[in-house]
Amino acid sequence: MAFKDMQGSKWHDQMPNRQNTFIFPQTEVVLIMRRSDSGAAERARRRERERAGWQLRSVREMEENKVGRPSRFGRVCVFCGSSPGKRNCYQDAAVELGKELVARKVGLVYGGGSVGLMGLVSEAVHQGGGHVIGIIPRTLMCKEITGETIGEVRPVASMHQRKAEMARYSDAFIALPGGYGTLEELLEVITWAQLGIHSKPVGLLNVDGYYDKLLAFIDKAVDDGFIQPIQRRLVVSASNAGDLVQKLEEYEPVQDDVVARLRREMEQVALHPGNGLHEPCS
Ligand SMILES: CC(C)=CCNc1ncnc2c1ncn2[C@@H]1O[C@H](COP(=O)(O)O)[C@@H](O)[C@H]1O
Repeated sequence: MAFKDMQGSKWHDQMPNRQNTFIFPQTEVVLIMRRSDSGAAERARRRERERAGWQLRSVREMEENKVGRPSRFGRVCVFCGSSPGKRNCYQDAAVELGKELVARKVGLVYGGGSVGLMGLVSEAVHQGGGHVIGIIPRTLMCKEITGETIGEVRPVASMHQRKAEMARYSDAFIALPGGYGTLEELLEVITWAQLGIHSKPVGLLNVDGYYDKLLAFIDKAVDDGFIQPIQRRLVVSASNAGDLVQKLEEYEPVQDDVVARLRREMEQVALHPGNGLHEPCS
C-alpha cells in the first residue's frame, strides 16, 4: 500500500490519517491515497466529500491521467464583469478559463448570478461537471438583477461579507476583464496579500491586453516608490487561462519581513484579542 501527496511527488508507506486521506488545511484539498480503495463504502465517502467541495483523487486515477492535470488548488475565486464586454474575446476567455478549471478539477467560487462574464465562467465549470459556489448578497438575489445562480448558492448579508467569504473559500484568485466591481475585488485581495492577511496567489487574465494599462500603472507605482519592488510579484498575469493557472500553481508567496511581522502580529491579536492593538510600530 502506498500514499502519494497532491503534487504526486512524495510517497509514504503509512496511512496519512485514519480516513485514508491527506488533508491540506489551507486549501481544504483532500486526496484519497489507498491504492486498493474500491467498493461502495469508499464511493459513498467520496460522494459525500465531493458534495462538500473537496477534491478526491486516487493514485490510480492520477497515474492513468483520468482526472486531467492535477492542481494544488481546491477552489479558485474568479472576479469578472457582470457585463459580457463588447468583444467576443472576453466571452471566449471566460469559457476557456472555466474549462481550464474543470480540466484541473478545480472548483469555482464566484459572485453568483448568470449575468455577463460571471454567467459564462460559472456555466462552463458547471457544465463540465465542476463544483461551483456562488456567494451572493441577499439584496442581489432577485433573479431580475443577477439571473439564475447555478451550483451551490451561499447567501450572505452584505457585499463586505461576500468578499470575505469568497476569499475564505478559495485558494487563489483570478480576475477576468470587468469594471469597477472587478477592480475593487481584485485590488482588495492584492492589498490583503501585501498586508500578509493571506498568501494566496492573485492572477490577472490579461485578455488581448485588457489589463496592460493597469499593469503599467503598477509598474509606475513601483518606479515612483508607492509599491515595494518585492510586492510587484504579488500580481501574476498571462494572456490565456492555461498559462495563467500554471503560473499560479508555481507561485511562491512573497517573503517579506514586514509582511511576516504583520502576520505574526495579526495572529497574536486573533489569539489574544486586545493585545498589540495600540502598540507603536518598531
Ligand atoms: C445592481 C446590479 C447592476 C447588478 C448586476 N448584477 C450583479 N450580480 C451579481 N454580482 C454583481 C453584479 N454586479 C456586480 N457584481 C459584483 O461585482 C463584480 C463585477 O462588477 P463589474 O461588472 O466588474 O463592475 C462581480 O464579481 C460581482 O461580485
